[in-house]
Amino acid sequence: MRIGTSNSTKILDSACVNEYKIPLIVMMENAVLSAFKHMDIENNQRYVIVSGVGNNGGDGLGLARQLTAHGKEVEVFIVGKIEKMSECSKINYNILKAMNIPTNIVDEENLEYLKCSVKKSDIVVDCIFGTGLEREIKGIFYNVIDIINQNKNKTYSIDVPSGINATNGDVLGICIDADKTISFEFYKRGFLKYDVKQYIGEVIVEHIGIPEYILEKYDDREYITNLDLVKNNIKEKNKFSFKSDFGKVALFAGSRGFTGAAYISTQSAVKCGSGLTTLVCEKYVQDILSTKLCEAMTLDIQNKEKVKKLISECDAIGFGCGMGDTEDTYTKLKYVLENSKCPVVIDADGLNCLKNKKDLLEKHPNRIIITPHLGEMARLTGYSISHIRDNKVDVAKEFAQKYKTIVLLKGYETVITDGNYTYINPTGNSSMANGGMGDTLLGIITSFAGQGMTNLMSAVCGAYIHGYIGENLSKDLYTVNASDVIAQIPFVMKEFVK
Ligand SMILES: NC(=O)C1=CN([C@@H]2O[C@H](COP(=O)(O)OP(=O)(O)OC[C@H]3O[C@@H](n4cnc5c(N)ncnc54)[C@H](OP(=O)(O)O)[C@@H]3O)[C@@H](O)[C@H]2O)[C@@H](O)CC1
Ligand SMILES: Nc1ncnc2c1ncn2[C@@H]1O[C@H](COP(=O)(O)OP(=O)(O)O)[C@@H](O)[C@H]1O
Ligand SMILES: [K+]
Repeated sequence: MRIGTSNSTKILDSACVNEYKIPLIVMMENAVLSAFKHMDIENNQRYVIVSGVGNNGGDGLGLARQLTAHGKEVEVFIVGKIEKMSECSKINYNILKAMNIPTNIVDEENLEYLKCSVKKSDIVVDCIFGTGLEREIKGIFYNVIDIINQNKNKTYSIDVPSGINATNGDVLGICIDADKTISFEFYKRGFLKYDVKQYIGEVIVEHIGIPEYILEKYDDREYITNLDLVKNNIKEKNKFSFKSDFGKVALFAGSRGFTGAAYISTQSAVKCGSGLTTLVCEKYVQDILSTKLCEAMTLDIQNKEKVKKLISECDAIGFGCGMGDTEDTYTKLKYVLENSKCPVVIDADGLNCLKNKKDLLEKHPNRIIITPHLGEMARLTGYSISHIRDNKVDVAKEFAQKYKTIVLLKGYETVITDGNYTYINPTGNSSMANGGMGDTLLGIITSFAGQGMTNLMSAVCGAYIHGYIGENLSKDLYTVNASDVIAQIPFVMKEFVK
């Protein structure tokens, strides 16, 4: 699903109207009809349409006509100066007048009447502001939104809940509290902002008749990952496959007291179907885990000759889980990067040891995937956690462009980007927020990279499957642990490969 901004809408509209000669009223009617599908007319009878005087308002006036045509009781309230009404909205407004559909121009005197109508309605349709809102909401607009929020039964917002800046997610003074948002063509970038989730309700993105090749041409290259994309990347195991077809991977992980991280990241790679998996670790860790790991091999990291040979032959390497934020970890990472050519996935202490030595990343462009959570990203970039949380996409893209790495910024709606294309992961939930989850993800991504997925798709698909499993398990488990996720990996991959 594409992500877009107010600007995307403007560019697309003008391209359609000027380049492809599609009159805006045609696009508006397409918007009306696509929104109409989600008005739940089978269960509701009384609709109050509250329209602004821009094109978002025009959508509402067209909806009023369609709902009337389907036998619904419709009352329209218009807020804003009629003389400012946009051309397309005026067309729909004149039709309503000609059809004697009751339309009220909201002013201080009839706010009480609006309140009564809202109270009696089954559904309020919010068409006050869409992508055109860019400044603080005041005065009668504020009062109208407040009355709706306080008295509604249900509110469905068209395109954007009125009050949200569609591009950056800022709430401009007040915002409609929507049960459902029917948005056109794009999932609006502003919806990604954490604080906005409380307003947008269930989001449905509908097309409004713009051909794919036009959307492609004006694309912001930002998407919500969908299942089909992931399924297309999971390789069918055909009967002529050899171990080598599924990659040779190494995991550098673990230290005294952190043997779990080594086990989890290694076992995740095994369960994802890597052909050959080797854990490279301290002897202390090796002695413990060689009894616990079965399919994976283990190698003492001090065995320089064998380590050098292994990493020179690897299809992918995972590095950092539980290794300790030490100079020694940095030295090992530097050695691995300088003595291998394959993709390297760096997590946890592999990232922490880089905080003042990011130039190492620049020496190995287009082969590294980093998987920081907000705290690790803050240490890497120097930004505060709150700044990163509110600007996840921009911070991740900036870092990816600067260091030519893939950035997977973990958390709610994980961001994955190579600096050019950006994917937001929709799966996963807070049941996964516990130690070891990141180690699992590292093992999955390393395995996928070793199996031949591109680095970007390894991260996108890894995040999706990791969250998909976590989400499904959380239906029965209060907390989802790494070992729960690892056990499910082969089942979900089988489901995806069908
Ligand atoms: N391709 C598509 O997706 C299509 C999109 N379509 C629809 O068009 C919508 C975008 O329409 P839009 O550009 O007319 O802007 P919209 O959101 O209606 O608001 C602008 C109006 O609000 C006013 N206003 C703004 N801020 C204000 C404030 N704080 N306080 C008070 N007033 C304020 C502003 O007045 P002004 O700023 O000029 O003073 C202007 O009058 C989009 O969301 C979608 O629903 C479809 O119909 C067709 C295809
Ligand atoms: N609220 C949440 N919603 C969705 N996914 C989450 C949420 N919190 C954490 N996660 C996921 O759980 C995993 C936690 O990983 P991480 O923070 O690295 O934990 P650890 O470092 O302890 O292993 C990440 O993949 C992250 O995306
Ligand atoms: K709206």
